Amino acid sequence: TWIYPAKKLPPGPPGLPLIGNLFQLLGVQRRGKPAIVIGSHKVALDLFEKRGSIYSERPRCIVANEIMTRNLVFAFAPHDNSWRRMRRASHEILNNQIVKNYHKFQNIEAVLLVKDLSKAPEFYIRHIQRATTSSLLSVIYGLPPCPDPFDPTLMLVTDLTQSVLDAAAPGQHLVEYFPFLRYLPSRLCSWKRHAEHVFQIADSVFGDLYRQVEKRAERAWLAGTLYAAGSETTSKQMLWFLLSMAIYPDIQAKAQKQIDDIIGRERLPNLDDFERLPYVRALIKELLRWRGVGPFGIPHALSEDDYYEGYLIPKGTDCIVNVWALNHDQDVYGSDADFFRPERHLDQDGQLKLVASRETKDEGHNTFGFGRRDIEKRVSRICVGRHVAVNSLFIQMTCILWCFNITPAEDETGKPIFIDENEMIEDGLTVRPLPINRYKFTQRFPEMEELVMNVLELDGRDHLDTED
Ligand code: HEM
Repeated sequence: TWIYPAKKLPPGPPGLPLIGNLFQLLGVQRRGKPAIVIGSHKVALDLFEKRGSIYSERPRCIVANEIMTRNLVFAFAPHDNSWRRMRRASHEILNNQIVKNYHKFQNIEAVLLVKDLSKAPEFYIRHIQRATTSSLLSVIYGLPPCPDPFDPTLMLVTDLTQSVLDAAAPGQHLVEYFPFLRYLPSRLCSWKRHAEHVFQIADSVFGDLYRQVEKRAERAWLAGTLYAAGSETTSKQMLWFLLSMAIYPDIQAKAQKQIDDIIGRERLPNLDDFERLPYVRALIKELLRWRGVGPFGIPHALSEDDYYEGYLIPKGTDCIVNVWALNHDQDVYGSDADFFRPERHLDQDGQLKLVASRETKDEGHNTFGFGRRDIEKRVSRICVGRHVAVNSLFIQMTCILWCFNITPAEDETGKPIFIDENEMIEDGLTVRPLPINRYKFTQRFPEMEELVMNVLELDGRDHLDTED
C-alpha cells in the first residue's frame, strides 16, 4: 500500500495497513492500480447507492474472471449488457416474492439436515454443505435433493467455487498488476494452467447439470453462478452459527424458548413460522453482522471520473469496502459492537426494529453488499440471492435449535474445548471458523427422531438414508 501522490486524490494512510484502519475514505495504490478503501457507512451509501450507476463496475480480474470463467460468472463480470441480462434473469427467479415457492425445498432440506446431524454429527460441515447446496440444486435446476454428503458433483462444485474465490481475492496473482503476463504460454505458468483447467471442469459440470433439465446450454453458466455463489457463502455462514451457539449458550436458550413457545413439540418448524419468530430473525441479522462471511464483500470499480468531497477519484479505481469495520462501527451499533447480541435488532416488545443506521436499511448489516434495492435489476450489485439465503439460514437454524442443544465438544479429560471466536480461516474472499470437530449435538427430547422420520415419510423422503 502506498500513498497516492496527487494532491486532490483521497488521503492515503502514512504506512498503515489496509485492514482495520479507521479512516472514512483512503486513497491507496495497489501495485500501480488506484484504489480506495471505504470505512464509513456514509461514504458507502453516497458512492454505491446514490451514485451506484458509476460505482457498479468490477475491477478487472484476469485469472478469476477472464481465464477461469471467461467472463461467464456475472458476479465478477463487467457491468455490460450481458451482466444486465443475467442480473435481470436471476432477479426474476430470486426476488422476495418468488422465493416463497422454494420454501418446500428448503423445509425438507432442513429436516434432512437434522436427521444427518443426529446420525453422524462428526460430519457436520459436510451435512451443512450438502443441505445448502442441495436446496440450491432444487431451486435453480429443479432437481430432487441430493442425499449423499460426499456426492462427487457437490464436492467438485465446492472445490471449483473455492478456486474462483481464491483467485478473485485482491493480490493473489502477479498478472493482475502486470497484465502482459497473461500472454505467456500456459506451459510456462502453472497459475494459467490451473485457471484453464478450472474453466474446463466448471464448463463441463455446469453444462451437465443444466442438460439434466433443459437442452439450452447457453444459460448453464448463469445457473452455475447462482449455485456456486449461494452454496459456499450460506454454508460458511451456518458454520459461524454453530460457533456462536456453542459459545453463547444464553442466546441459544433464548432462541429455543421462543421456538418452543411458538412451535411446541408436536411438529417441526417450517418457513411459515418466519414472521412468528422475531428472536431467530434478529439472531440471523446479528450473525451476518458479527461474523459476516465476506469481510470485504466483492470489490467494485468506478466506470468514470468522479469528484467526492473535493477529491478526484479516477475512472478505473478499485473500490473496496471494509465491510467488517462497517459492521462493527461503534457509532452505529454502540460500544458493544464487538459482542454477539441479537437484542440490538429488537425493540422493547421483542419485535424487530431498525438499528441506528438508516444506511443498513432493514437488514441491520452490510454483509450482502451495496446497491439500490429499488433498481437492483438494472444497476445494483447487491447480493441477488439474499432472500433465498436468509430463508435457508432461518429454516436450518430453527430446525437445529428445535432438535439439539449445541455445546463445545469435550477433550480427552472430559473438559469442554475452548473455542476462540476470533480464530478464522481466510478462503480468498470469505472467512470461516476453524474446521476442527468441536461441537456436541445433544437431542433435546426423545420424540424428536420419530417426528423427523414422520416428516420425511410424508414427503416420500424416508428412503434417503445418507448412511447407505
Ligand atoms: C449468507 C449468504 C450470502 C452472502 C453473505 C452473500 C454476499 C454477497 C456479496 C457481499 C455480494 C457482492 C455485493 C456487491 O458487489 O456489493 C454478493 C453478490 C452476489 N451473490 Fe450473494 N451472498 C450470499 C448468498 C447468495 C445466494 C444464496 C446466491 C444465489 C442463490 C447468491 C448470489 C449472488 C450473485 C449472483 C452475486 C453477484 C451479483 C452481481 O454482481 O450483480 N448469493 N453476495
